[in-house]
Amino acid sequence: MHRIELIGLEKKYREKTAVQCVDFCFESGVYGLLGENGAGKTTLLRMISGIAEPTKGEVRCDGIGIRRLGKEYRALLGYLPQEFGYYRDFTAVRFLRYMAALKALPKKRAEQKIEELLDIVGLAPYKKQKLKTYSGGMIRRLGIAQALLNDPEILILDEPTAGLDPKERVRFRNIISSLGKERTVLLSTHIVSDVDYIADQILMMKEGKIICSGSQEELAAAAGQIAWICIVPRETAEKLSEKYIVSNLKNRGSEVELRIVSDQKPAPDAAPAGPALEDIYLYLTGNVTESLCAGSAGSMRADTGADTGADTRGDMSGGEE
Ligand SMILES: Nc1ncnc2c1ncn2[C@@H]1O[C@H](COP(=O)(O)OP(=O)(O)OP(=O)(O)O)[C@@H](O)[C@H]1O
Repeated sequence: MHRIELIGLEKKYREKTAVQCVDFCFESGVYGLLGENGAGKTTLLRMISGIAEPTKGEVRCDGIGIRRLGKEYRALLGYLPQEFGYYRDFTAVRFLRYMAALKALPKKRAEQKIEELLDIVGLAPYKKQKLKTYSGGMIRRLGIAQALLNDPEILILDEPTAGLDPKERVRFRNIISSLGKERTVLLSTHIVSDVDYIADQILMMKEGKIICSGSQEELAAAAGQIAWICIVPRETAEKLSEKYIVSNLKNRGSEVELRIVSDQKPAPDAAPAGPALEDIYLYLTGNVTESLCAGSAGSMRADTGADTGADTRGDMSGGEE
């Protein structure tokens, strides 16, 4: 197990400070880095991977600066960037052989590893198909496989589930969970349910800073009573939505069930609910995205009289990318 320390990490791009004053220590397990688009997740992961140079501060592995460690550190790392390049006419096997050669893996070991990884990510039956025939989910799984070629002890995945359908997402989560048993996995996303299921530790990022971190239980305990459920008439629901953060909304006949994020009881009949990770995120960032607001208002206005199951939970952006 390795200890990765971020010490006073900062990254500026001209006037823009993408990451500021980040101090953190990663050990083993799955760490989920959660933040909206532009929060600084990719920049942080690129600095941890040694691809981007910090403007200030340092990344250390087991007490030594990663610049000093150089190759030794890179040998520990597996990295899946947000978008990774591949040749569309390559088959999966050919692509992985090519990546293994770039990573200077001995040929025999590479062949064994490629077979093993194709199995792990469920691509063995399609290994001879050209990549241009692969779905987005298959390509992401191939991305994980290439990141694992050198048996990395530290695996860094930038938005690995972007663009995946729900079934692929579940499959991906399971792969990542099992990988986290033996190594350090850092995974960034803006989709709460991704980290909800698999991360042992959660880091929430906003405007370049880590605004909180801990296990889900620790975050819930620190947040206190911030989630409420109430069933109210439509007009009341509209008023409450203007005043409070609504993390979920369901039409129930002529009434509306709201899940409200607030540290104060929002309505006389509101019942306390245990805070979900998404509630905590919304509470700390004050961040109901436009699409979430629009979705809520739209669902309320659509007076179908039925439970539409208008579920705004799970994706902070209301979309996947
Ligand atoms: N090369 C660059 N030059 C200038 N600004 C940049 C550069 N890279 C990132 N930024 C800015 O830094 C901020 C953080 O970007 P970053 O990509 O790290 O965020 P993110 O949380 O990963 O977002 P996303 O999920 O959209 O990738 C953003 O405002 C972005 O526009």
